[in-house]
Amino acid sequence: TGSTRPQRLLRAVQKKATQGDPQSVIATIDHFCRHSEWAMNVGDEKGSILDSVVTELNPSSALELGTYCGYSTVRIARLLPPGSKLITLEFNPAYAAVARQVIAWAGLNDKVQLVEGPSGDLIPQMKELFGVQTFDFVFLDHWKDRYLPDTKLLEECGLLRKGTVLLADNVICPGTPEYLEYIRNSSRYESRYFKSHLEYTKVEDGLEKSVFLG
Ligand SMILES: O=C(NC/C=C/[C@H]1O[C@@H](n2cnc3cncnc32)[C@H](O)[C@@H]1O)c1cc([N+](=O)[O-])cc(O)c1O
Ligand SMILES: [Mg+2]
Repeated sequence: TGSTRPQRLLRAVQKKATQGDPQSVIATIDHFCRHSEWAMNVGDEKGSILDSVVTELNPSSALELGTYCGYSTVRIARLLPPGSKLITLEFNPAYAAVARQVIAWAGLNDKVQLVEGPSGDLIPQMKELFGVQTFDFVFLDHWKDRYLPDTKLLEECGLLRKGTVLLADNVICPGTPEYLEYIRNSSRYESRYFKSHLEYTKVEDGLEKSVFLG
């Protein structure tokens, strides 16, 4: 039984990236995905848009749905001010194991809490388990048919506040039609589309930034 792609991605990080240097972990993963094996990380082009949204917001509490190998986890956590916390949810144990090591290699363990399990079960437990009041920022990058149900769940659980920003990856490719339809037509959100490209390709994709109005 050979290695998996996430394991090969992790090996590249441990071989080429500087420990404690998030930027070198990001650069190593982007190089690996461009020149060795494509992987479904948000990537460098959309990643720059993610960076600008996080930097502008300067969130104290952030949530990521779908950790995968931890690439966007590292991108977000490296920008968080001291004392802030990024909770990232991942239900695949093999992916979670790789992500933990990528996050550790970047030296970001104190800013990240990776929780293994399905978002649908974990979101209702956020307050009691992790003492979360509300999230300032949510990055959606998990199964595309989970974006809408999980957004509604975040609303119902009182985890969004006036001004919370939701940033959704892949709203064009693979696409999240039900989520887009809901969020763009809801009077409770102000949305904007950031045109970009699918990671490491020339295919169109983009991020939808939505502010919860309360
Ligand atoms: O399919 C894509 N992403 C799905 C990502 C899924 C990741 O989130 C986890 N997950 C899923 N529901 C979950 C619920 N709870 C917790 N983790 C969960 C999965 O275990 C996986 O680690 C994708 C596909 C392409 N593409 O070009 O094909 C490009 C992209 O940028 C993508 O993000
Ligand atoms: Mg994605």
